[in-house]
Amino acid sequence: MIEYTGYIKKIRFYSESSNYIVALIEVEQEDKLITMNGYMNNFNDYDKYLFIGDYEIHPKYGKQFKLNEYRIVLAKESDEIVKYLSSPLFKGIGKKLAQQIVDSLGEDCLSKIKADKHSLDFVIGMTEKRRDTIYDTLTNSDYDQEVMQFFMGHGISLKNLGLIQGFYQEKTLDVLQNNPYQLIEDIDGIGFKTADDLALKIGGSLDNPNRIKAAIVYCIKQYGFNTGSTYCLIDEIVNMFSKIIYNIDESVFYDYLEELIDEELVIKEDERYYYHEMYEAERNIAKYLKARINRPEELFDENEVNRLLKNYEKKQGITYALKQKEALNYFLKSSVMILTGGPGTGKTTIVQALLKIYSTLYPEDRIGLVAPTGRAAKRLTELTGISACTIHRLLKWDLHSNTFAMNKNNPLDIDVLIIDEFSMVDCLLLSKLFEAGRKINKILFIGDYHQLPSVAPGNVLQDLMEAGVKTIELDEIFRQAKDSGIIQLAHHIISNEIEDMEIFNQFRDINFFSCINYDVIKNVKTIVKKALDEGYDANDIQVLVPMYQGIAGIDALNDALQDIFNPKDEFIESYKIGRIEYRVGDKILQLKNRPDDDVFNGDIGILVEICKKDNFEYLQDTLIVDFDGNLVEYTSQNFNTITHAYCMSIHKSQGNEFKIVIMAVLTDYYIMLRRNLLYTAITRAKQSLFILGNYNAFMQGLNNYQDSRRKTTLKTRFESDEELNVYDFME
Ligand SMILES: Nc1ncnc2c1ncn2[C@@H]1O[C@H](COP(=O)(O)OP(=O)(O)OP(=O)(O)O)[C@@H](O)[C@H]1O
Repeated sequence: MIEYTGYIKKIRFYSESSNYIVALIEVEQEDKLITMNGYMNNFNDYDKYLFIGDYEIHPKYGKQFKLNEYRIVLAKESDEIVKYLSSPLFKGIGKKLAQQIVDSLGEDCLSKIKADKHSLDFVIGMTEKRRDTIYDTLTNSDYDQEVMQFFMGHGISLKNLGLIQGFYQEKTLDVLQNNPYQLIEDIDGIGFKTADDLALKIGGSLDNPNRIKAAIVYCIKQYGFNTGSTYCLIDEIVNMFSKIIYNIDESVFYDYLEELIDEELVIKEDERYYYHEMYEAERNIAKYLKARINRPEELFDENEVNRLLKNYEKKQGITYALKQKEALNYFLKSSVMILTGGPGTGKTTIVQALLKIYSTLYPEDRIGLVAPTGRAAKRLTELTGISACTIHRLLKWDLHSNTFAMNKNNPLDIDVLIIDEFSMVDCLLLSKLFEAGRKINKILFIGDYHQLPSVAPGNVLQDLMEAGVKTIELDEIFRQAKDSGIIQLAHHIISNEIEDMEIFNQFRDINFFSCINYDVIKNVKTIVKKALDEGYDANDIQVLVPMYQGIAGIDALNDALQDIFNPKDEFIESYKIGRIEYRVGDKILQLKNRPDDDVFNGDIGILVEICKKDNFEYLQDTLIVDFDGNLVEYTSQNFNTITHAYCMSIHKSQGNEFKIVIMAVLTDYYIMLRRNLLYTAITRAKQSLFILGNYNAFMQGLNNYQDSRRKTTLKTRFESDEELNVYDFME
């Protein structure tokens, strides 16, 4: 092994996602620059490094120094130290102060500071803040080094290092050494396979109890996420388990499952197995709502309400339908209700009136308005004139710790809660909302149960309706809405009235083009070009398909559409992440919730800037995306949370609306085609709908709704006589 000490001079290549670097280094031991390749994390050109490695002959590039291990070494020479301390690594420290430090403390100043930060106290120009910055930067970098050594020493890829250290901080090594399987629980994006690889590399054994137990829990949870069910049966666990753990005796599996049940991490009820959180979530929801449903009705001044209603009717220039009035009355007198109905049945219209009337009657009451996605919350704000937010935001969710600051001990200070797009809300999130909601007196759920259920487990809206939560279903399509073929089509789907293709000829705003999968891209491009010519833009036009792969999948369509919406141009900056080339001006889809930055799964933005690492303002390559005025930065740590949005999955489009929707329905997507999926896609369109593909596939999808029920037990919880601990849930 050869050891060199020196600096990184020039970076020839660097992959943010894998931390692979090819660089020229300047070292004390040689008088020429050396080409080095290997893996480095968080490097910079101010730190002095010890590079350990050997020469190898690269088949294409010739002789290169292959880095095996590296660590930061403290600069020893006075001018090196000044350069280092005044580098951007130490924010707010200039050359002058750096020189003062060396002059006062000598050339071993860095070790002195690390041993005692107060050694800086007597340096001229030092403040408490600067002192702490210097000390923290020096000691954090020590710990970073140690963690990196640990990764490299065990041959673990540095790929997930940022993610892991970001979460555990100074506890990283503790967790890695004691129970790496904890990563699955704590870090979004690390599954059993990654944690297991890591555990085995650091010497974990194949029959380690933590390993087997983590695998069982993982199977139960994963089954829930794959199917949307809140529990699973034993065969389903065994089936998944046998695919990830081999050579384990069946009796061992059952012993550990039993242990997990004893520890109450897994709950067994009759033949059903639940991950404990899911079990508790269902129970919480039922308990919370039961405590409210059984409350006596509230009295209100009916004459005053009628007077206000008449005024409001006048203002809106309409007469409310009987069911709309019923919804208003029920909302005023009861604690919990569901308002449902297909598109154009006047849900928004009556909610607008209901909010106005309620706040006139009870001006003191605080109303919380929420929706599951950022876009849906924004639309709700626009429609009601009252500021709405996402549920995650209301609960002050913290991404890193995956905890909610608003909770049982720190409840929400609101009296009335209104949740829109409720079909998208899953079991766990609703339970968290209720945990923080003991001061809430009145809840209104608004949603269309014909739409897709939540991505995460649960079938909450339908379950609550079936459990007997008072539901008002609006079913009259109003005149304005009747002009829309899209709304009519949606209602024909609800009432099972589509028998043949004829329906598509009746409406001007719906077009069905029969074509095979190979022609989808060509046809989509033709429609998009025409819409652009007519003055629509990328925000107005949305292509929706259910699958990522294939010749008419999301990936292929996004590539083709990027060339139309934002073609390659030597003057437009671009940046490659994996197989995707991003260009300034691209339409971007957010794939994960990031509450700190107020951007949520399903939000759509525009890529406005690509900033290459300059070691000064940008310590890493950074993409900046504009979400309706909210500028959000992305670096290699979260590049995987965005993708192109020209085409997106129907699931991701939930809660969004677009002027023009182009959807493909092909036999290729056979397993995905279900009525609620097609219905959700169709109802995203506000002005024009284009369906491309195969008519039989479309019809098959519409008829596919019987078997799609998720396995849940929320409804059963309402039937149980479990004693209510009312104080848990009410003030
Ligand atoms: N009582 C009524 N009389 C006449 N028109 C009405 C009445 N209620 C609602 N409308 C009109 O019907 C149309 C659809 O109403 P609204 O937007 O409230 O429906 P929605 O159920 O919220 O639809 P979506 O689910 O698509 O948002 C609107 O143009 C609205 O003005």
